[in-house]
Amino acid sequence: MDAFVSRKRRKVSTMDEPRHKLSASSSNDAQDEEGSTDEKLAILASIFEQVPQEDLLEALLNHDGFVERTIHALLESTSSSHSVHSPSRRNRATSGIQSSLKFTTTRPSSHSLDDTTTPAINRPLTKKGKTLYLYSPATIAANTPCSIIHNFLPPTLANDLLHELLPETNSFTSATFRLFDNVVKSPHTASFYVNSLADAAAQKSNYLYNGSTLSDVREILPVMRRVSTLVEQAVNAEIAKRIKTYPGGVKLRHQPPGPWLPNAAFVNCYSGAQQNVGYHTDQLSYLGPHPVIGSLSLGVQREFRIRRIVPPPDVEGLDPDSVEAKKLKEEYADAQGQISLPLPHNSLLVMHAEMQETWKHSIAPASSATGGITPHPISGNKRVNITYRWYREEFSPKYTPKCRCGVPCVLKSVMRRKETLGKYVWMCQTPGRVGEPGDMIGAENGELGGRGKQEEQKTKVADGKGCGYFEWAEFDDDGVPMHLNAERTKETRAK
Ligand SMILES: O=C(O)CCC(=O)C(=O)O
Ligand SMILES: [Fe+2]
Repeated sequence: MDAFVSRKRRKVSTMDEPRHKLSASSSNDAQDEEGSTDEKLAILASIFEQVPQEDLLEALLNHDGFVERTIHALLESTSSSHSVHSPSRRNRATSGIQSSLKFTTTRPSSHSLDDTTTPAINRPLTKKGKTLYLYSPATIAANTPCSIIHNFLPPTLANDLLHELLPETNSFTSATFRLFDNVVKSPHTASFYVNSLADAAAQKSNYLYNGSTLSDVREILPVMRRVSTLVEQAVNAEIAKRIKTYPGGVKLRHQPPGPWLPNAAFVNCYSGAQQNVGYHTDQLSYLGPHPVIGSLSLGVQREFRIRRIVPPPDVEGLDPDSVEAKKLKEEYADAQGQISLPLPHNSLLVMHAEMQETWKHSIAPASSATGGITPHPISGNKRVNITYRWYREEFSPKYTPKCRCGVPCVLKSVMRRKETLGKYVWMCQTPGRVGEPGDMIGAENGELGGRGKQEEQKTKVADGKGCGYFEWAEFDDDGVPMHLNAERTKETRAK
């Protein structure tokens, strides 16, 4: 954000009600209520979507950092002849306000996002080369495949959970992801938790991530388990709200008809401002298509960045320096956009059904130019994140098609070719040989899934040759693989 980089910011007052307090549930947390300048700007940006961020900063400073007053002034400027700045800027502000009036500050609670909300991803809000900062739950739900609940847990429970996890994080190791043919280390650490020791043993022997099994699988801890039940209820309620906004309003494609049932969790730790995770999609192999993920943030607030997956333009045969090629590349960057969602302590972000197939996500490094990080009273410079997941029985490796190496395939969605976008493939865990659809790999950082031993960042840890196997993956409306349906039908007939 230019304003953050180029301007020295005055410490702004937090005496009025921060916007997120107005929209929070009754369980407030003193830490979250304080509201940094970044948060206040994010709030303003989510309401006045088309007002340039430097103008929002100016307006905030002109009103001594009081968010409410700034909002009123900006609203007034649209109904009177007084401009915020110049007339041309006022015009821009007006259209932003008009288009976002449905997200005014009167919404009483993040839990009360009504059922008439426009379905997600209604129109691209992102602008050339700019990051769009969204904060309010309603704006996030209306413009991304995510929803967010601020102040999710009772504050003491959130703190207990953080106290439970912090000692664990000391023995976490670097997460790994696939970058084209190689498995590389992410600059953050993580561990994997499942519901029982029996599940942990099964994970360690049967489940492959980027070609290897995990050595560090732990049994879920008592507070994490309690919180899992609350996450389960909240995520199911969020799914129900979201379904109502879709045409038909009954069930999402590839989703089982029953409730979402978390039974595993990756816990991530980001120690200090620089630890991050690059743009990626989460591995679908054991979750199935259109998975839902409940992601709880604790400790230091960090920025969650997302952008759309858009097949790259076909510039073959074009001179890379030609006007046409440059235009195509620019259009590609604009179409991906970049949206940033601040994730404060004790916020639950739900990544909904279409997220992993159509958007990439990341945790950005917090540069000192944008204010770095604010230490948390319990965790210091650490952010701890729990991603609750549902490992569906139908996607357990015993049912997964095997490649010619004899191991269960990985499930990927096609992202890089317009013609096959939206399809899925089962493919060899280790790409790299003739016939492998290398362009299926999801992101700069590929797909995050495996966890390895602590080593230097981005060290290559595996580049074995794969067999190149792949087959199209098909599912019924509930997301059950067709090959499993066929087997089940055979079994039923044999009985
Ligand atoms: O830390 C976060 O919020 C995101 C973590 C993540 O992307 C993952 O575990 O796959
Ligand atoms: Fe992820």
